[in-house]
Amino acid sequence: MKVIKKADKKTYERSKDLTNIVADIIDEVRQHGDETLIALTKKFDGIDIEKVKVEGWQIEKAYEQVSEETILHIKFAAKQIKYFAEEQLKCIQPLNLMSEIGGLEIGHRLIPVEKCGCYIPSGRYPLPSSALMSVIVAKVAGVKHVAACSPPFAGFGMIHPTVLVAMDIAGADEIYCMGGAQAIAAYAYGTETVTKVDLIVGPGNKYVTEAKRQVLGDVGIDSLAGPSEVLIIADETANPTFIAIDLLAQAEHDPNAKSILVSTSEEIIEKSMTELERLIPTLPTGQIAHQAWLDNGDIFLVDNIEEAIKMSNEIAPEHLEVHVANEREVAQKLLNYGSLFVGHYASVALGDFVSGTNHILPTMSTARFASGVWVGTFIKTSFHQFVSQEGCKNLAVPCMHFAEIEGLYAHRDSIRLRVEK
Ligand SMILES: NC(=O)c1ccc[n+]([C@@H]2O[C@H](COP(=O)([O-])OP(=O)(O)OC[C@H]3O[C@@H](n4cnc5c(N)ncnc54)[C@H](O)[C@@H]3O)[C@@H](O)[C@H]2O)c1
Ligand SMILES: [Zn+2]
Repeated sequence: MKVIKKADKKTYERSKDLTNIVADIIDEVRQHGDETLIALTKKFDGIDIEKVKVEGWQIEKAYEQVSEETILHIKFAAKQIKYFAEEQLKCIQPLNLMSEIGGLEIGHRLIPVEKCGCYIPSGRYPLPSSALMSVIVAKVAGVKHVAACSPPFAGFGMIHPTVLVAMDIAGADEIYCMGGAQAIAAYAYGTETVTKVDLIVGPGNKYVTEAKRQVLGDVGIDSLAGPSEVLIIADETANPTFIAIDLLAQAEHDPNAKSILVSTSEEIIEKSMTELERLIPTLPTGQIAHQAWLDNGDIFLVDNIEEAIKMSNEIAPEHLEVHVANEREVAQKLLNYGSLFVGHYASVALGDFVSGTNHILPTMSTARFASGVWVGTFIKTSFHQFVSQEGCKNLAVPCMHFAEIEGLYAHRDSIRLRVEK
């Protein structure tokens, strides 16, 4: 393997300052509730809002500000995401077994969390797709109370109308105009108007992510999202233009976004870089994409496709694209990724918006053990046992033995008193 380009800086680091700033914000929200939410919206977003909760008339007004074409395409994406979530829901089943031991019935139920809060980041552009990805899936999972929030967007004094419409189409039960660490604190502990939730889902900037880390335990979270990443595996059959634009598509998300190219072909690498240079000036986001590529981009020339697979499995990228001849065979051997895009035409953008798979995905190598947001994120697998007198008797001897080994005598006697005549 030969390193052609390697980023030297880390894309995500937690500082003590960040920890302290966020801890203070959380304390403020716990003490002063809505008052803090309104004050911090003024401080960080520069916008005066009267109320945190978004009302029906504000949603109606948002529909008037969004084109019919946009609404049509939001509905298209919503339908795909819902379809995929419904089919995934069918894959997870409750279980109830008559055990081989007489009088013992064991199993699990699938129980959705009761209340969840979705965070939709503000971003440089509105992110209606992010509203669909969390809210729709929560609803399909059976969550009764699904809240959505996002900070106000400059120029509107309110959540961006496109995002508000997407939240409504997705089926949000309550919508709040709030963002940053204070929004996470409000979801975790509740305020006068914000309902306390059981689970918080959705990506955000470093303040949002650090707040999710600090409230974890008092409330559930999906994951701690770092900057977005793509890894592209390419052999000599790959199209350099497709590679270049996909590297830039990832890089344009964020100055910290990371694009990685792993190829078996020196020629493809060279041609892709020529294409990348050519394409940058054609993009309105060219400058940020270029900077992110310069700062965080990596290129590795590998000896063979097996080495590329091994590398990819070690890196465990959020998005993984496969631009090779025997794409299915290679795909089969890839084990660590958030979402996999197989074939020369499978651009990550399709999964970002419309294919139906989720775009809230594990980053920073956490795809080794974590999954993206799906119906299962919102559903608990809760165990049960039904035990008759006979069942208790049949389990008594080994159970009491364990209790004695572990020195738990009330445990032993909770069985003994039931089975002794
Ligand atoms: N992984 C994904 O699926 C995905 C998708 C879209 C966006 N994102 C991420 O979402 C993020 C969007 O970032 P954003 O900042 O535009 O929106 P954001 O909604 O995450 O954060 C905005 C809020 O941050 C708070 N904030 C800003 N400056 C602050 C400061 N100095 N101190 C305390 N709080 C402060 C404010 O409350 C502000 O409203 C990016 O990091 C992007 O990578 C991820
Ligand atoms: Zn993207």
